[in-house]
Amino acid sequence: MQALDQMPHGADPALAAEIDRIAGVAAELARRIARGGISEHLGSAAGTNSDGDAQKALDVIADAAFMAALKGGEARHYASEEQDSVVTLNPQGRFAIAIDPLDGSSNIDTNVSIGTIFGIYPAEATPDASFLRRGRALLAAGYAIYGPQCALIVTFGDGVLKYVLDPDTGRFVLTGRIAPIPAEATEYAINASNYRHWGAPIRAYIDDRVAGSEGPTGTDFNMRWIASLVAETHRILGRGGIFLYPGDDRPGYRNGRLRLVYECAPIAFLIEQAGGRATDGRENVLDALPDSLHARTPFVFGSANKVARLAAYHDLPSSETSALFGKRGLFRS
Ligand SMILES: O=P(O)(O)OC[C@H]1O[C@](O)(COP(=O)(O)O)[C@@H](O)[C@@H]1O
Ligand SMILES: [Mg+2]
Ligand SMILES: [Mg+2]
Repeated sequence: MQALDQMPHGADPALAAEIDRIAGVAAELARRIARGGISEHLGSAAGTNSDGDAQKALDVIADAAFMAALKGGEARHYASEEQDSVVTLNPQGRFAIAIDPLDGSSNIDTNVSIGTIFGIYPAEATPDASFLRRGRALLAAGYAIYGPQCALIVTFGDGVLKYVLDPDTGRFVLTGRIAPIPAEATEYAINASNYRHWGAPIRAYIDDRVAGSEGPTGTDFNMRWIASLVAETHRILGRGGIFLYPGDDRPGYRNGRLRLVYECAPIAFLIEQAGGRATDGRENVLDALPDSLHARTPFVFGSANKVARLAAYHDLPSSETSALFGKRGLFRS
């Protein structure tokens, strides 16, 4: 049975069929997640992936389910967060699929939104040629969000489509196109517990938002941190604002936490298609060349004007970015 009630108009039918396979798995995962704890414990520990991340049962289940479903189609290469290296599925297939099978794993057992992120490239002869390339080469990208509602958000490079899962039929219903990301927004998302590890431009940017109407922006802001990239993306697509996961000075976090190939490039493609901007703080993420499958990148995305403003903080002289800190120093005894 087709998982999408309507195939996207004008899209390459073979590409749309791959999205339909992904949608079929997403619908089944949504069903299993809704029943979590009844007959299986999806949040229990299940080992460690190649990057040293602790895996949950659902990470492993989701990875196996996507790999099995994509095997029967046009996927030649499969690059997953949960696999050390690229897996060849159909040697004759036309596509290379990068996937974060389960994003936001730390939220599985807290009943907070989690998701799946995917990007589809034309398959090249080798795995490296297929995936170690700029995100600009993506043919399609999207995510499924498993939340109070399960939705599938997808782009084929001509705007962004939204499907909603009808739990009664197990099919995704096309509900329309996503409107351009609003420019006016006062929400920012960052894991503020890492403040002391950030560089001066990020600290200064956040200091100015925390200062709110008493600071240089003259505006009060609100902070969000869901710790699920898909959920933050979903909110920003609807309401605007900015998300930041910068590099920091913790061991292993020089380029932040998020992975370029199967997390940031697909989200960046969606965000640009919705009129927003996605950078590493300064440069567009879709122009970044990954040097390895699991490479990380600092990641900033959201309303185009907000992301541009953050970039400007990197060009301020250090006397400016440390100004507020200096002032605070006066109050220290
Ligand atoms: O726990 P932190 O450092 O705030 O990181 C949260 C980030 O890590 C992630 O959970 C990483 O994704 P995975 O769960 O796929 O490893 C993102 O969804 C989220 O934005
Ligand atoms: Mg992830
Ligand atoms: Mg993951």
